[in-house]
Amino acid sequence: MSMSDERDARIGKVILDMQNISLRFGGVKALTDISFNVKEHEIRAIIGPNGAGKSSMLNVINGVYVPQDGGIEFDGKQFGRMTSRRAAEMGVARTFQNLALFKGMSVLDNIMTGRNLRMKSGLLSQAFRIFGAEKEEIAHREFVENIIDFLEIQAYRKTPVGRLPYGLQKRVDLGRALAMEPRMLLLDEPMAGMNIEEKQDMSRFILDVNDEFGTTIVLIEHDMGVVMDISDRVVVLDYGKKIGDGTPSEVRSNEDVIRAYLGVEH
Ligand SMILES: Nc1ncnc2c1ncn2[C@@H]1O[C@H](COP(=O)(O)OP(=O)(O)OP(=O)(O)O)[C@@H](O)[C@H]1O
Repeated sequence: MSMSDERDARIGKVILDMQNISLRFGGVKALTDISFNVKEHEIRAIIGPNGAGKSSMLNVINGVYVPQDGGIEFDGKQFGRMTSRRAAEMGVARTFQNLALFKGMSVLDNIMTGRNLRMKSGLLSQAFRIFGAEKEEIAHREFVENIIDFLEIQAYRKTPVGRLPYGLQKRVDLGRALAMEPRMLLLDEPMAGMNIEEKQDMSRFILDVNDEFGTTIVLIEHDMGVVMDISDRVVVLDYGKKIGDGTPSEVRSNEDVIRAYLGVEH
């Protein structure tokens, strides 16, 4: 079996179904009647020129924006509206284009913040805290140390994040999201502002997360090139409308997509 056959065999049922989503800000139509799905274990990219609606779509998926029309089905459950709390409970985590890290805190402590939701959840874990707070803390630390090893940032464990080069800060942000043990990871322009080597490293980590943890990944990006190599399927937005949807090679030969990208400076 080739690498891509192996990947195809792992991809499962539809886990996220976005149905006829429309979102307006006053008179601005950010998204118009957009439908697409994401399958389990898939790497799904949403691409498009500036202002196409990519960030808006990501914010609809994780419940930050509520669309005026449309529905969302996650893991077989239908939601008229998603809330950020519900998205988090369903196992959706995200990274941010403008990093949401505590610059003065160490790499280790920043990634620990990703464990907070887990530590606070449930009565059982509260009981656990009364009887074995230390044990729980140790278990979380171990989990975080494993992420640090996985992302190859051991050398910077104690370094304040603000002192690291941008590419490494993006990796720490990925680590923080991974600490939530997400079922679905939303990556907001994970390669923006990176040099070629940093982009290659980030691509490899995204593929490794997907392979080793089976995490479903939805990423947005406006640079078409970098995502084509790592994505299973790609949705293309332009002016809030869906103009293409398919494998990277299908999307690359789509006339509307070529026109949208040729017509706009990047
Ligand atoms: N909170 C908001 N209030 C008003 N208009 C908004 C808001 N968020 C987005 N928009 C508008 O919606 C449209 C889509 O924007 P969005 O940020 O989703 O695009 P994008 O594809 O992510 O762009 P970029 O690649 O530049 O980040 C744009 O016209 C934008 O100005």
